[in-house]
Amino acid sequence: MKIAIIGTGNLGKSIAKGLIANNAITTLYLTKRALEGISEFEGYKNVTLTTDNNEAVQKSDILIFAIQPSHFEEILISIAPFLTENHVLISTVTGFTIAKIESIVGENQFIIRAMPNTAIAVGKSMTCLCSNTKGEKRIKVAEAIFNRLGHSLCIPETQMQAATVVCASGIAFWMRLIRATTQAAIQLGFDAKEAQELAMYTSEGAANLLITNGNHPEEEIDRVTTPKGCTIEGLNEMEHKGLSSSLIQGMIASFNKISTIKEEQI
Ligand SMILES: NC(=O)C1=CN([C@@H]2O[C@H](COP(=O)(O)OP(=O)(O)OC[C@H]3O[C@@H](n4cnc5c(N)ncnc54)[C@H](O)[C@@H]3O)[C@@H](O)[C@H]2O)C=CC1
Ligand SMILES: O=C(O)[C@@H]1CCC=N1
Repeated sequence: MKIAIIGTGNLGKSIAKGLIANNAITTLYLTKRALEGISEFEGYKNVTLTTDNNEAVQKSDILIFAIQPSHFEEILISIAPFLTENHVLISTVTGFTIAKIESIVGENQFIIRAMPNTAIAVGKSMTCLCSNTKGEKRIKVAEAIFNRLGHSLCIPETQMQAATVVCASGIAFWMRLIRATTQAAIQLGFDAKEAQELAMYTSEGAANLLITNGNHPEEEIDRVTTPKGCTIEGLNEMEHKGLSSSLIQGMIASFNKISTIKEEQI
């Protein structure tokens, strides 16, 4: 696959690392206004770094846009003359609707919105996908890319804002939970490195139990909570202090914030 990442910042770099590590490219163009920030990709076979978005578009079939919402319109306008009807446009841009993209480049383009997360760098992204009518014919291509780099789910565009919170912002939320667990482990006597090791692998095990067994989390909790034991004591104390409630309220706040981001159309 000939892929270009237009805007190689935090997310774009993560996607590039995942694509390179998984041998998912024939050629890869990485664009950025100042190339110093992506010098780590210099020297990779078939990877080209450039400030020229038009060159990247002309040399690629699949265009992954990973720029800030406020830059997207001007970039689409500037690359539009170089688009052919065979290009597949994949936008990761938060809150920028398919209708808005079509209003700039036209309806006769394969347009897909993808909401991955930074775990794409290690092949573990949860990525949600949707497309315009023409893009339905290429959604399998997007699924193939993102399934190599984790797990994907096709959803209606109306759920993209929620998917942004759960999957993309979700990485930050889970990191904070892992950090809090690490802090507790240090207070309970582990050194910092061991504490993080315990927290990381325990959270990985918890997620894998659900992924592998398909159970509801409460079924797994029931297996751990010995009656009158230490787990239920701790769990109930966390809930008295608002663990579930604060997570839910934080995610709703995050969702509401997206509506205020420039270019948000949904
Ligand atoms: N960071 C994340 O975890 C996620 C971000 N997103 C979305 O992806 C987009 C990018 O997010 P980040 O990577 O965090 O932002 P970022 O600010 O780190 O990256 C954007 C990059 O675009 C480059 N850029 C700006 N104008 C350009 C131009 N004319 N030509 C080429 N490159 C240009 C900037 O130099 C920068 O490196 C945003 O719309 C964000 O909402 C979506 C999912 C996850
Ligand atoms: O925080 C943000 O606005 C972007 C979108 C999801 C992840 N990062």
